[in-house]
Amino acid sequence: MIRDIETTLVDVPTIRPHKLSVATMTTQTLVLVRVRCEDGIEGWGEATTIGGLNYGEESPESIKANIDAHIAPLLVGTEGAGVAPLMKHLRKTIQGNRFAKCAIETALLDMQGQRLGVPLSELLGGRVRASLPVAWTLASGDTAQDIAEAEAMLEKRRHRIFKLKIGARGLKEDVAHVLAIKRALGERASVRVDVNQAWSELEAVRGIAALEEGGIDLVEQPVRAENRAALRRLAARFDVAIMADEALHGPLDAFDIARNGGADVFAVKIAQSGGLVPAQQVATVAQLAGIGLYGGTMLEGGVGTAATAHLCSTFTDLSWDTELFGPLLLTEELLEEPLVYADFALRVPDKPGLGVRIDADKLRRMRRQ
Ligand SMILES: O=C(O)C[C@H]1C=CC(=O)O1
Ligand SMILES: [Mn+2]
Repeated sequence: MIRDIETTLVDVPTIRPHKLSVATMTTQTLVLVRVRCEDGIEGWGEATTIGGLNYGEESPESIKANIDAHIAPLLVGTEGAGVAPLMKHLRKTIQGNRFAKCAIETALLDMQGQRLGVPLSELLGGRVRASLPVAWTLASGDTAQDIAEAEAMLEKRRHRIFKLKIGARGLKEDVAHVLAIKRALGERASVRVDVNQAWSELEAVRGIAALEEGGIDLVEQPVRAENRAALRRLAARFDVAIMADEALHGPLDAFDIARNGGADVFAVKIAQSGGLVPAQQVATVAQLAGIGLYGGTMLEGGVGTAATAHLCSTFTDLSWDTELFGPLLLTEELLEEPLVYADFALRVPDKPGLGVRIDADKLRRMRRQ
């Protein structure tokens, strides 16, 4: 039986301003969720978004408020601790709130893994890989600084896949910025862009043509999420991989986009999908449709990143790798032991459940008052 569910907001400064077309981030707010059961086991989940309400329709404050007022009372005191029946009840009773549901499902799976003595990946069918290559996002807004940052990452053997955030500036300026970085890095790195929905279809046609010509490997969500027809036309028109991100809010979107040949690659995000299990369904749809997979992030800290790592470790084909660098963008570590990044990859934790633990003292010191 679930004894209590506690939510905590933590504001963590980023190592540098992180500039996207929808927001410039100088802090990231983590919503940490602790679920405790009567058998003494506790599980952790996490939800993050980007720039308050700039990225999606849930904010850290709304996630906390909705868990506290509506989700926790629904689950606390419920007999039986099976993850599936609890999530079925939650999904049936509460509309929307995918990020909040994801945090809860993560915590329930963390507890179940601990109870059974297996890593969370094994509850999702089992891992086929023990580490995941990780992209880094260059988003300082300055070309020379981005190149220096990329060189440092290559030197440290931390990343050799770089995603550039574009769309805030004019098309020509953005293309020049991206191609300058690609020229500097050459074949030593894969360079990709994320437009975060900023372009019209016509801008996308011009922009993608120039990026493809310049050796860019992938273009993420160039047009509005709602404009699936435009995304489909772009995927059909260009050889360069077109990835759906904001257009994917779970398995039904995945099914619709897959059916219409609407993208070459899916960014699989546990929060956007409404949890780990629906995110796995997104991945299954992609694999059935011959769509490539990429492990996406909402710039989570250690808990959400570990959760996504467990999920991605189960994908038979993960041809576009992952961007699970969230904890590396933050100035503070809330885990007792940080996740391990080495040789351009993140090691998937192998202890029971999530395999990570929150430092309770640190959380107490850092929580928003
Ligand atoms: O993909 C997004 O749109 C969100 C996120 C992922 C990496 C990053 O820098 O921002
Ligand atoms: Mn994206």
